[in-house]
Amino acid sequence: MTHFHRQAGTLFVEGVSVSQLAQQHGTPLYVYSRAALAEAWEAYAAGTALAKRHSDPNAKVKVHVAVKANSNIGVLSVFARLGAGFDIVSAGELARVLAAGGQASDTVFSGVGKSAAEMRYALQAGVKCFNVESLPELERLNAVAGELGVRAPISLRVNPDVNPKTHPYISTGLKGNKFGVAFSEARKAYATASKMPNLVVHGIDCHIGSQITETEPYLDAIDKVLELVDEIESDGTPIQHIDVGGGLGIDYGDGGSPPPKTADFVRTILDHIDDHSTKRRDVWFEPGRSLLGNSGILLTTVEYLKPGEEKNFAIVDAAMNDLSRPALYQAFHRVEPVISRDPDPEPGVLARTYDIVGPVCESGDWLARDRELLLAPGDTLAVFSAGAYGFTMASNYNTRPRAAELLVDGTEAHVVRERETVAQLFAGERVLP
Ligand SMILES: Cc1ncc(COP(=O)(O)O)c(C=O)c1O
Ligand SMILES: N[C@@H](CCCC[NH3+])C(=O)O
Repeated sequence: MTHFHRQAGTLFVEGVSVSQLAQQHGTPLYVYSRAALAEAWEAYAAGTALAKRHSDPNAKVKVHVAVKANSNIGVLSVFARLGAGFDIVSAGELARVLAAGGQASDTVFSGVGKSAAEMRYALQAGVKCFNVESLPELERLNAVAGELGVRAPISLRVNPDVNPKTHPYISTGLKGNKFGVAFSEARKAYATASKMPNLVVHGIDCHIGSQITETEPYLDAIDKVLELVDEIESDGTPIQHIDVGGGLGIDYGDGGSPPPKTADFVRTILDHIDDHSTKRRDVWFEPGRSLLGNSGILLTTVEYLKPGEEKNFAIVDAAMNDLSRPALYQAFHRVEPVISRDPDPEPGVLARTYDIVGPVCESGDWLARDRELLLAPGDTLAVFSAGAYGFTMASNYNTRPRAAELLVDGTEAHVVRERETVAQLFAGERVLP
């Protein structure tokens, strides 16, 4: 995380002092680094350049940024300018991609519950492919495309039933998960899809989960998918691309086994696919966390220190409504003061083991637990690895306005989203006449 570094004990994002950002813009505040986004993006290109297929002009690789991880249009515009495609799961996310300068023709529409209205919007915009997750969805898409007089490009998201060895809430490719078409039914589903007049079969898709730190579950899933592709093609339906989904994990600094480097991961996946047969198909990725997670931090200020008999609490101004991952998944996020303190406590400074908690009225409202910190009220803390599934999962619980978002580019900090006001939170509501 070299774009987040310390100079004389003060945290910087690229060339900008984080402490100054907190003073100027207030907290809670999300801060992203453009250079970190670009570096994470380049790692996918580097992996592609290392793969055997690199010299083959017929074998393309396309990376679609999973918008659910971070849908800020300033952030998406960075990826759009880098030539990214996008992976969306709602009409709202498509609207964001378009507002950010992304192309519908480079956008893949995933998700288990697409409404007819969303399909219509995406077809009219001209999305590249629908990742269809069930037979009823195939039928609905065929009908909606028919009404519009177009043919919808599709792949089926198949569920390969492999264990990604991640948190149960974020594993998606097991039989018991709601996602994808069951593997045993996939061949038949392709036969059905290929006969539907308003659909064009393009490829195949699978996404086995998120925060995956080993390559092996991917290779297992890919082996199953490739066997299926052979069967589907022998039934007369050509498969032009294989979408291997997203899911590559990041190092949250919790001492757990770190994920493979992105470039090594990409190369391994591509070579594994290409070792299977001489036929070259396009390969698509849908990463979110590995592009965004370590490209952003959440800044928060200590409101009160509350030493207790069993626990010491540092009550901060960010809460589970700003960053819900700890409350939802017991997720670990590294927390550090923005300005490091001298190890000798000054008067009023307490060196203790703290739980960092927010103001929301829930015992589950915590950001970090049992952290040895030297803190005083008014200190600003940085919560690391908050660039993915941070702001996008924020809510207004307890009528808390959502934080502002900044994007640092060298020595400049751009406000890419203003802090919400309380008035905005009840705009559109009515009192009884
Ligand atoms: C269909 C799909 N694609 C891509 C992603 C992005 O996953 P990640 O952020 O783990 O890379 C997700 C989220 O798990 C997803 O559901
Ligand atoms: N929201 C999860 C990831 C879910 C991935 C979406 N399919 C997280 O914060 O880790």
